[in-house]
Amino acid sequence: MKKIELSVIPGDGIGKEVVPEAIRVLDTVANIHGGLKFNNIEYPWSSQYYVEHGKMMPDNALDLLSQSDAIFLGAIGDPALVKDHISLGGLLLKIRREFEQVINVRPAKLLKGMVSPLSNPKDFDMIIVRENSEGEYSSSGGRVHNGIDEIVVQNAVFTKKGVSRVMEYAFELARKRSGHLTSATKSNGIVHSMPFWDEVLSEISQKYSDVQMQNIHIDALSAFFITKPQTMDVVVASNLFGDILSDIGGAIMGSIGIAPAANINLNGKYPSMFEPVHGSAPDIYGKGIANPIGQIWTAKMMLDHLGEEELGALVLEAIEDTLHAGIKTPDIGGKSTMTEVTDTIISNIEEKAKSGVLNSVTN
Ligand SMILES: NC(=O)C1=CN([C@@H]2O[C@H](COP(=O)(O)OP(=O)(O)OC[C@H]3O[C@@H](n4cnc5c(N)ncnc54)[C@H](O)[C@@H]3O)[C@@H](O)[C@H]2O)C=CC1
Ligand SMILES: CC(=O)C(=O)O
Ligand SMILES: [K+]
Ligand SMILES: [Mn+2]
Repeated sequence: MKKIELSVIPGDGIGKEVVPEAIRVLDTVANIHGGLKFNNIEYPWSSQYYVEHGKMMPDNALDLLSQSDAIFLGAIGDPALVKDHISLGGLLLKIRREFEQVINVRPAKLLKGMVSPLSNPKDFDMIIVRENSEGEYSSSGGRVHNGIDEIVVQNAVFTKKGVSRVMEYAFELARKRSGHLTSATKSNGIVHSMPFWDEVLSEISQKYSDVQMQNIHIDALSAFFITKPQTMDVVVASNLFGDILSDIGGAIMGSIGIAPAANINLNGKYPSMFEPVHGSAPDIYGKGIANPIGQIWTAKMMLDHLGEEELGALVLEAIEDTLHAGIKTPDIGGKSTMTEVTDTIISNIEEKAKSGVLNSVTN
């Protein structure tokens, strides 16, 4: 029996709704497999936890999490209770940094059965590779003086190690896919870090002469995500640019509620963390209409990461069949509830398994 020790942090808002839905899907595929089991430990760390304890997580949180094979997270943020920079900084960003989850992989592709807000979306299929440990998400800086004299400095930190690492990862991925890499720059306006970004890109590209590479300013690239997303394959970007591009990626798929993500630890010292692109969506929390697909597709990425690609493929097929049948939450034009969508995904998985799709894994 392959046992996966899974740390589960539902977090805030709809994280608390969609995480249990994705866990139902994980348990379904584990049952079908027969030789796989998830041992889940759930942690209540959240903005509510902060209100009660004065911190987002207990002092031994990272020790506890480090025991697990993977971390499955919903979303963090409840601005009515805790300021966002405190809540995200004390949990999400802390785990990403301390566990050296230096790459954030965020696919965006047109799923069967989805309607894109683009009138002619073509068949796009891209992966955003976001630098996840430094860049614009930095605690370096400060505030001095008060009132009209107040001065604020927010530094962006780019290291040779960090930038080279994310580019190597992206080039390798591009080589495995179509052999095409797009980089997001802004060296015409950000005069230190982005020319450096361009230089490292050019240096690393020497090793990958088989990969076709283009380097586009983030403003134009954002527009191209709308006008010609089918021309993108692997897109490498700094922390903030990758963050924004991945919400655009979600939007052109039809909703950020379906966009998945994986925070990858490359050196094997700590677990990786799987959480969808979207946040805690306070505007729809408690209504039972959150789209569970972002969290479930994220579970598929986790299955792939754990070496269960066949189960991962099964989950994505079941998602697409569900969409194709019109079982959709309101954010993508449907009338179904979150639970109905998950139930349909699960019955699609079970049906496919019955019809023998999974012979090779159930043996
Ligand atoms: N990784 C994380 O944990 C993230 C946390 N946040 C936090 O989440 C809170 C809300 O942030 P927002 O900027 O509003 O971003 P958001 O992603 O939570 O929501 C943006 C819009 O998308 C909709 N939406 C998001 N996920 C959905 C889903 N699964 N199904 C249907 N609709 C969905 C929401 O209803 C809202 O209209 C804030 O506290 C923010 O800091 C935001 C982004 C990422
Ligand atoms: C914080 C946030 O929006 C993200 O990491 O995607
Ligand atoms: K999230
Ligand atoms: Mn984001």
